[in-house]
Amino acid sequence: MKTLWNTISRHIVAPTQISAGQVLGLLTPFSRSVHVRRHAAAVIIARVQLIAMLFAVLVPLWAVIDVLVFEPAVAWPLVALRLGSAAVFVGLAWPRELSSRRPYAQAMVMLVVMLMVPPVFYLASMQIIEHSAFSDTQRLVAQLYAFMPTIVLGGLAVFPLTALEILLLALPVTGVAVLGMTADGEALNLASHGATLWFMAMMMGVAMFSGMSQSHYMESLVLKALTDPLTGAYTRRSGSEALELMFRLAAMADKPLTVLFFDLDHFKAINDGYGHDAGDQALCTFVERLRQSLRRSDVLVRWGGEEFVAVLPDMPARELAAFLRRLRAAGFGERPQGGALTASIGAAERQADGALSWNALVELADQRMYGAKHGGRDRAVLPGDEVLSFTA
Ligand SMILES: Nc1nc2c(ncn2[C@@H]2O[C@H](COP(=O)(O)OP(=O)(O)OP(=O)(O)O)[C@@H](O)[C@H]2O)c(=O)[nH]1
Repeated sequence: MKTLWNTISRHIVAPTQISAGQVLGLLTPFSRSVHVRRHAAAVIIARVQLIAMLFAVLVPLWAVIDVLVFEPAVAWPLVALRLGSAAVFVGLAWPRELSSRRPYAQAMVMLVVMLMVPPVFYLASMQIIEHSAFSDTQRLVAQLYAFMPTIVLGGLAVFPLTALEILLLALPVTGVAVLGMTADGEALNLASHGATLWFMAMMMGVAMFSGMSQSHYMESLVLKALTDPLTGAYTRRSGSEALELMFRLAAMADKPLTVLFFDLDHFKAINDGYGHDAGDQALCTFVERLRQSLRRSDVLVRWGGEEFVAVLPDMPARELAAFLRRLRAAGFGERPQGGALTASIGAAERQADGALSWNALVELADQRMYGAKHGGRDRAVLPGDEVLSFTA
């Protein structure tokens, strides 16, 4: 079974290998890291703007067909509808900065607005065309309008979205299509609507597959660019960006934000006594162990050689001592000569320390880490300079 999955994932799903856990992560957006969300937001906005720019030109151009095919009483309201739609597309295509606070929400709002224009156009155009006497050409144009919701579902395939997002975005579009199908009082029925609904479901499936594989590809590239190749922790540069954003969000919502500064104790002795590879291995084990105790929303950064910073949103200062005791009890790995690998830890919390910037928070945690180091190592110094010694 495992071999079969590996074959499918390597040869069919993605050449970068994908685990079952990663597939689950692609079903909903909740496990995406701050960086991946930001990058996904930038990609979504760029694509919305490109498509909107294209439609801002094409939609009014099609007015020529309306004027040629329909009588003025139908054609002019359609032209007005086109101009309204084009105005929305121009608004979407207008150059804008990526929001520094909520880039993903900004991307989603723009996407929803763009996606809803064609279905709304379709519903409104139905009302306008409804009472018109139909020639063959008029019927053809009206049928083309009826395809709009389906085209929108297919269009979702160009965005790096998760399965749940595609489903949620597809719901209102499908709802509008059903409204259109039943507008003349006719109930939904298999014979006349089944094929269209089936086609829409197929389009949604294609969009899900494409969105998930794009998301996976994007995530692996983003993580590769932002993480330290040895330990997989964020690099100092990408970690600082995440910290800046997390600090801003915590300050806006007036929520706690804790920074832990770790410096491994007597690390040089491992390198000197057992070689650089043993040192590397100890660093990897340290990160692995730490990750097991951190939550998905926490961010782990390799600040320097054997210095790490963990950023913990929603961790109030009063819970820190118990958390750090659990962390130390779970262990940071073993030294090659035996005995526990230990760290000196400095902790700072936004609210308890009254920190006004993320730099100030890190600086404070760094100073406290030095306090822990000089106090005898294998200990933590917490806000209020409370010392937590782990030595028995
Ligand atoms: N193996 C390995 N060693 C590294 C890496 N980055 C930094 N180091 C080493 O980490 C050591 C840090 O040692 P020091 O800062 O002098 O301190 P220490 O021995 O940990 O002692 P204290 O911090 O005072 O407890 C240096 O020997 C660096 O060469 C790395 O990526 N791999």
